[in-house]
Amino acid sequence: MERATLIVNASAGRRKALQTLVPALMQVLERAGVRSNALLTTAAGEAQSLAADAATSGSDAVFACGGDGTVHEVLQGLVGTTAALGVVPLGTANVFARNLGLALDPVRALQQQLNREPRAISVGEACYATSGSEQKKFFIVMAGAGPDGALVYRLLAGKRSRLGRSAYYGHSLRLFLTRKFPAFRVEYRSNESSEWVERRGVGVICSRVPNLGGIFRRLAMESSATDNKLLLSIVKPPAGIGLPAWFAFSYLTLNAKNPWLEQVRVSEFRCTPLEQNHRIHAELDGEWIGHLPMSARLLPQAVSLLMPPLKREDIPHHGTV
Ligand SMILES: Nc1ncnc2c1ncn2[C@@H]1O[C@H](COP(=O)(O)OP(=O)(O)OP(=O)(O)O)[C@@H](O)[C@H]1O
Repeated sequence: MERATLIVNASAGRRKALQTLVPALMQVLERAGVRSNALLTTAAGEAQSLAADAATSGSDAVFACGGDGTVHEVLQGLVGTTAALGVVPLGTANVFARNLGLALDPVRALQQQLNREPRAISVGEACYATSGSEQKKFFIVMAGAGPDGALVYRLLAGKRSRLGRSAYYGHSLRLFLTRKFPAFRVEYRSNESSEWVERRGVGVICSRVPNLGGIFRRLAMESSATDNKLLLSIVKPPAGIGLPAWFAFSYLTLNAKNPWLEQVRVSEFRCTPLEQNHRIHAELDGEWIGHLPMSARLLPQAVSLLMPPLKREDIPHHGTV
């Protein structure tokens, strides 16, 4: 690595002393002989263009300094470029950083990645519409619809950063007790030439990481960023049984035995409401994107990620990220 850019989301997580942290991060890079620059975002969404510009102007690595939302934005700017994605955890949940085995101390996490190698990984590509216009976005942690979409929508209005991860749990419980989750249509196929299979679900997640963190950590443990398929978890109706059963069975690591859950590895899937007035929330990497319909597919070898050197015994399909 010769040149690196740090893209810093000052609004991520709890308040941090960025005036001392950013120079400390740059010092780590410079001591390792890496020319660096740091850019602070001034608005939501800006990290995407900053990352794309950094990649085209010669950065070998672009570090998303923030939480999963910042990683998500930086990813949008890096897909299709040769610059490697790195992560400095400054967010609330930091799910992606945890799955990469990074320390939650930002300086330590950056030091760890200096010894890593860029390796191409596949990411999800989701299509949906906002205000009538088609949108396409990549995801690297997860895509979801139903309860988790409603959760991130609820968190948008709250003070998630100040309350930390406990906000996620409180809102999850409140949502479950107070909201109805109508069933929607879920269609998937395992490869481009196979038939579409149609199901009903009250919730869907497609996770690219095995550990979704905290109380969600066992919901999709079979996932992996190196998987060449998307692992789709479909929670069957009714929500009053399917959702608690999902938590209970996954807590006992018995997902495969849960009759209200279907887990299937697919190449693409699409979710559509059964009735026009059903507003079913959807999210990508913990960022609210609007309502169904949404479709998603796997984009092979889409981005370079700084990963630990491969060991002999590493099996691409089953390792953590
Ligand atoms: N300068 C900024 N001002 C306001 N919002 C910003 C700015 N830069 C980025 N954002 C937005 O901040 C939001 C939260 O960022 P991020 O997800 O990285 O932190 P977090 O929510 O604390 O962490 P996590 O997602 O890991 O729980 C993102 O939606 C991003 O678009």
